[in-house]
Amino acid sequence: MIGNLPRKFTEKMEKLLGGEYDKFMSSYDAQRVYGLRINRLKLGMEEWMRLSPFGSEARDIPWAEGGLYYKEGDRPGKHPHYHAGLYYIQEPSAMAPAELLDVKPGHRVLDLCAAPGGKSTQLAAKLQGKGVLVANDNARERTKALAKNIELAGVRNAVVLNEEPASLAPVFAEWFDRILVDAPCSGEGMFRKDESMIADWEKHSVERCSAMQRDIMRHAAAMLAPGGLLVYSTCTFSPEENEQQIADFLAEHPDFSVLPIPCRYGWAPGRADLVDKPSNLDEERLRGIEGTVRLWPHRIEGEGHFAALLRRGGEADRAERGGAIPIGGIRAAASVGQAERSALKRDSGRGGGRPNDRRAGKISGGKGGDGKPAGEEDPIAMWLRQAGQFVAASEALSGRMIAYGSKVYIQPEGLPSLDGLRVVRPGWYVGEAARGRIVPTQPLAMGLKREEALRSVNWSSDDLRTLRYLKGETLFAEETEIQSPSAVPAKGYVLVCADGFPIGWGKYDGGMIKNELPAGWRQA
Ligand SMILES: C[S@@+](CC[C@H](N)C(=O)[O-])C[C@H]1O[C@@H](n2cnc3c(N)ncnc32)[C@H](O)[C@@H]1O
Repeated sequence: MIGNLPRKFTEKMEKLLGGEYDKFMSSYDAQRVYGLRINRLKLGMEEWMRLSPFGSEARDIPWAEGGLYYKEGDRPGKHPHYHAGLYYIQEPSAMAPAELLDVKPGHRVLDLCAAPGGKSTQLAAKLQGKGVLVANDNARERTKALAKNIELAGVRNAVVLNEEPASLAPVFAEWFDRILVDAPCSGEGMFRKDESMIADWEKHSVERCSAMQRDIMRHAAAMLAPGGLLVYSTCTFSPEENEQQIADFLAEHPDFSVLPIPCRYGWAPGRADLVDKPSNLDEERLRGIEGTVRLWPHRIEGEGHFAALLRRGGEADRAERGGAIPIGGIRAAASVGQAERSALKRDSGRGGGRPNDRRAGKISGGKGGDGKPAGEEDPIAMWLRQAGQFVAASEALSGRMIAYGSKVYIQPEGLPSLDGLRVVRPGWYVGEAARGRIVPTQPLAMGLKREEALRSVNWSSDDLRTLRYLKGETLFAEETEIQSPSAVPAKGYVLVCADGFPIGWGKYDGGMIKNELPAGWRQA
């Protein structure tokens, strides 16, 4: 591996590291480490340890809540618990930035460069379903994986956008309490994990990345509320993309300051000595850059990273003032705008229908459905009448409902209008109207708790039926296995669970469960 490293890179690192250079280089021949993070939206560490076949041997990642090192042969991506969204497989150092952001339930959080969503799912777990997560990435293809990972994790309060930061800034001016800028970078810290990054390194020159980062940070700053926090992170070693980026940002934004990050866990302080000092940055603010952190692969069990925690001056943030965020606040209903409609249209691949939105009322039980063909009836009205056929706990699903075409979403309250933005998911995608009936979606299944479904069936994760369900097969089940309140007939939509956690829908009729798992969610 060492032989593949570009000479220009090794020379630069030798200059940067001095006496530590040899140790750094030998880290390239060391075994890389593997990490996963327990999804705290779904379960706690103890429960996972009890359920998981590799739980007992996993070791804590000291800087990440729910973060664990696992062994190479464990293959957690193949286990049904992965398909139940119980954890996210994530490089250990990559868990640090979201931890530093101090996200609390009720915050408005922006993950500006979010795909494929590792940090978004981490931030969502910290919100615990309260407040708003806006997850954005400017690469359209990558937002597909982002949306899926958010849905797999069972996040109910996220919006997924596909925008340039410049387009978001006027819509969300000073709106967020917390912003993560996990910036596109030259990726020097990932050479060991992924050798293909070496080839990219020449293409994504440090200069080009620095210019992108500066632009992204400028717009991020405009979206942060006074008193809010911003974490800037990269997975590269180059000072131009790290300390220098922060120095230039501070020089341009006098209302921001660095909050020092304690150097625990083997983390190293940022290097103010590497900065080419901007003329309008005073010495004290320059020295503050030592409060940023570098994660070096020869000092910790993880790949290379950099992180800076910045605070915008002004009042204390909303959560500290007593959680005065209008999560459940009344917002006048407004129709979905033209640009939002066309983005959703592109995303869904189908047109037609009438955009609409409204606050959800209580979902009624009973049979519902009047047999009218789709398109003749408002999908939200259909949802309200029919959701009781598969969801038991209607109050858990209250919120602002939006329909686009045949799709029904529940959006977190209090968002500004998304008119004019490319919207991938305007909220939690819960249902789709088809031939006069509402079909419950996979994201609805993943966001529910077992007891919130009207009917459920639960198999152990090592039951062959769980594996066959994940492959898309039709299955047999005794009526006694279908759990529901006593008056509810077994026939109908059933939430299929593994070890008590949803993995998708099935339709029960006469001893058979028809598999409703969408093709893209099946195990290969
Ligand atoms: C380091 S990756 C993000 C990884 C992600 N935070 C995670 O934890 O899964 C950087 C991302 O920035 C996105 N990106 C690049 N330029 C951008 C821009 N101008 N605005 C928003 N996102 C951008 C890239 O598409 C890429 O997905």
